Amino acid sequence: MVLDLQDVTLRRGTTTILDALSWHVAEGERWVVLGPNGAGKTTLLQIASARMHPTSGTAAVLGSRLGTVDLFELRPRIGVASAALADRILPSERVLDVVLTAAYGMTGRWRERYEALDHERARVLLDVFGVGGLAERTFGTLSEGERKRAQIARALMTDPELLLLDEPAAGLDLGGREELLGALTELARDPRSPVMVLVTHHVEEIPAGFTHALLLRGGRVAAAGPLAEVLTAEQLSATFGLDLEVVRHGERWSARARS
Ligand SMILES: Nc1ncnc2c1ncn2[C@@H]1O[C@H](COP(=O)(O)OP(=O)(O)OP(=O)(O)O)[C@@H](O)[C@H]1O
Repeated sequence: MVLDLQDVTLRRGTTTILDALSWHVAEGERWVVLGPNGAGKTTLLQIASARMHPTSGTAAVLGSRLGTVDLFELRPRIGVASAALADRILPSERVLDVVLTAAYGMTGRWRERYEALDHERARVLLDVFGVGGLAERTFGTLSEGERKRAQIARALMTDPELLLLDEPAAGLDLGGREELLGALTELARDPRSPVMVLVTHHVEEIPAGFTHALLLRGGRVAAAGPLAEVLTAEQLSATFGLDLEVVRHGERWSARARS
């Protein structure tokens, strides 16, 4: 089991952010996590990335129960791309270094020494995401879409077993979104890829090749399972609190309010 969460509750002060949540993610699966603002999606990813511990319940990540494992050994096995992480990257950082420094779990180049192989891998990953030509530019000069791609390349640098993407398509224009989804589809369909968990607000942003969905509402699981079983009008309507029409187009999805 890649993620094994059992009755996970997370409280901050008097707020219950996650409420007795159980969720199991197995090898080979690609999950999307959907839910309205404040549902607890980002917090759930913090637990999945071993950045936060549950207040109660148990969370095991890549076979290790949080609280009993050396986090510095566990974290390189998990690739993360999120707005919070992007905020920590200096605009003056060279794009190649943005990817390279992931090998040390750092943002910002200091005095670490990298092998030629690391450089090679960082360049290949930037190429795979279509931003190989920008390796020598500084992060601050990239467009939003280019930054997202560089971040995913960074998240893959350590060859992780688990890849967590928090709203990778947020802020992208239509072309940028579709290109990114194309790259994520290739990744999702490749059996050598890590287990993937992608958080989004929009069913339109689910890449083809994804297999499972978790719907969150108010810190609780509203539904979880194979995509086609979970992404029903009834379940999405209940999760988002409005009457939705959901349409499947092959392996892509769309949703809108019923008129
Ligand atoms: N440290 C904290 N103390 C109190 N409340 C918090 C704390 N961190 C998060 N919250 C609250 O927990 C809830 C869940 O937050 P989280 O960021 O996980 O939601 P989300 O589903 O990712 O939301 P969004 O879609 O808006 O990004 C929110 O209501 C948030 O205000």
